[in-house]
Amino acid sequence: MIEVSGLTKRFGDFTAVQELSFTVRPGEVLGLVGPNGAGKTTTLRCIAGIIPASAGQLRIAGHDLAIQPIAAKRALAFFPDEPRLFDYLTVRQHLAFVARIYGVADHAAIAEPLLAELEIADKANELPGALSRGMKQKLAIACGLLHSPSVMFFDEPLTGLDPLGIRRMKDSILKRAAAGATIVLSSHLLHLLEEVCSHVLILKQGEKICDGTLAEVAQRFSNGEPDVSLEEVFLRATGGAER
Ligand SMILES: Nc1ncnc2c1ncn2[C@@H]1O[C@H](COP(=O)(O)OP(=O)(O)OP(=O)(O)O)[C@@H](O)[C@H]1O
Repeated sequence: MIEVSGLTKRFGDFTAVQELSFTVRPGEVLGLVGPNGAGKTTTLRCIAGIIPASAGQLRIAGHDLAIQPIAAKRALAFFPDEPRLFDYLTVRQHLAFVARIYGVADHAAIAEPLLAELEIADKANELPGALSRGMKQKLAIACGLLHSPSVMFFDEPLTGLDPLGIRRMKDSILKRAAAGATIVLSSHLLHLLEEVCSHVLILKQGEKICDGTLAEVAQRFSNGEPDVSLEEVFLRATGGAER
């Protein structure tokens, strides 16, 4: 469960996110969409506890991020769009290192199936320098899933993956949501979001324009037309303008 109430993030005089509130329940996948600079990454970084919020209350799996940051962070995983890896640790050593940080016992029993699921098992003894961009992303995902988080944040998870990789990533997200995970992901790939997300939140200039199930949001911007795509909804909701 993710409960965000009145999230505001300022950088100096600039307000990147303004009074944002939303809830995501177990089994739901929320797509965070908005034009460039709308505040998607800032929102994800705040609710993952990577940067402090300027105001607002954030609860992750029942833990207040400001009061119980360790318990909240134990429950979550954040997957950035540009994974940062250790140049001199192999794929397998990355997983061993992350397992020790999170206190995951018998990590090999979890790591090996993850490497197989993400199709990088044959790279287990390689350094990041020998991996493609998509493989690096998969390694970062394996590291994030190792402690079995119940709450997951993905920032542009489909960028850099090949078509099969995108299909597998979508299946993997849906599988984890079906198993009860609570998931938020940001992406500009709206047609792909439509296949993965149960809910959507549209942000513009740091403020929420609307949120709800895909059907609710589509209904709101449908102008009475049937089967309006998320792309069309997005363009209508944001005025097609970039910030
Ligand atoms: N560390 C920072 N210092 C100052 N301003 C920042 C900082 N991080 C983000 N911003 C500003 O906050 C606003 C929101 O940025 P953010 O990266 O959250 O947008 P986004 O919706 O993820 O955009 P994109 O779709 O381009 O990735 C932008 O105007 C950005 O310049």
